[in-house]
Amino acid sequence: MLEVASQPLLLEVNSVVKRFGGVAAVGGLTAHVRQGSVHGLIGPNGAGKTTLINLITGLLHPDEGQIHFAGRHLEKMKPQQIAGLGITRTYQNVRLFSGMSVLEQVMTGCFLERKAGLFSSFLGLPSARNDWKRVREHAMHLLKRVAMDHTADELAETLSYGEQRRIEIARALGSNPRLLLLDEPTAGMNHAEATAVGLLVHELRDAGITILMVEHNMGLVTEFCDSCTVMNFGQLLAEGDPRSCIANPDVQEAYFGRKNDAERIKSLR
Ligand SMILES: Nc1ncnc2c1ncn2[C@@H]1O[C@H](COP(=O)(O)OP(=O)(O)OP(=O)(O)O)[C@@H](O)[C@H]1O
Repeated sequence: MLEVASQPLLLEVNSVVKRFGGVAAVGGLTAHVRQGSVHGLIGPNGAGKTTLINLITGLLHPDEGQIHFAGRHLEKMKPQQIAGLGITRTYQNVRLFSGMSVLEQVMTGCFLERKAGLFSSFLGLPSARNDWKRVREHAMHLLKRVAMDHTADELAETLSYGEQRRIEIARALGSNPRLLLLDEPTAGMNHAEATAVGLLVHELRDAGITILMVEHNMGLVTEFCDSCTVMNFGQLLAEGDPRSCIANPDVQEAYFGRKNDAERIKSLR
């Protein structure tokens, strides 16, 4: 397990608030992600995890508070500016393009590899052809990295859910991120597929990418995360070592209810 406490902070969320009408989806949250770590973001349904990911990536802007990434303020930036700083994400529901091959899907994420302008692409000049070759090679390399290169020419929608999620990760790697946000990367997977994603996440971390992942499977959180933040009703419930967080009585109560609730429900049967 990585000694995360000694790593510098890469992402700092300070007293962030995001309201939707009368609901504070994120209600004054402070959280920290250290460089080079796999950081789990956990909490019951509706705790505000996806809203936080949307705030970090600029799809939403906070009503209050600050978000710092490598010393830069993100809270007023547009999604493309934030992507340019080295933050990319995957979504809770797979968002691949229909009718595109696996390789083409990954090529769409490699926008930083493109050097030729629209004019040379339109005229099919050598610079545009070299550009295309470079992007294709980079995408193929990323597919190898997620062990999906054998599917390069297949239509993405014909693949299993687990395989499609790996392709989404490859696409997100296309812009060489420093911070990769994974929103429930193992949703709908069996144990073997989920463990394979955990191992992939460790490989990416060991290659220097910091990972923030929303995960509901506590076994995976304790096995693969170096640290975690637990949210409930938009607020911080616990932060730190995954085992201690999950053992925290407040976290247990948020997930499973109070002990006497269980007794009370039993007595009603
Ligand atoms: N765009 C929106 N408009 C209105 N309310 C929203 C919006 N997005 C989220 N919410 C509300 O904010 C709260 C937090 O939702 P969010 O999706 O962030 O939780 P979550 O922890 O990701 O949940 P889950 O684990 O079920 O995905 C919920 O009450 C949700 O209904």
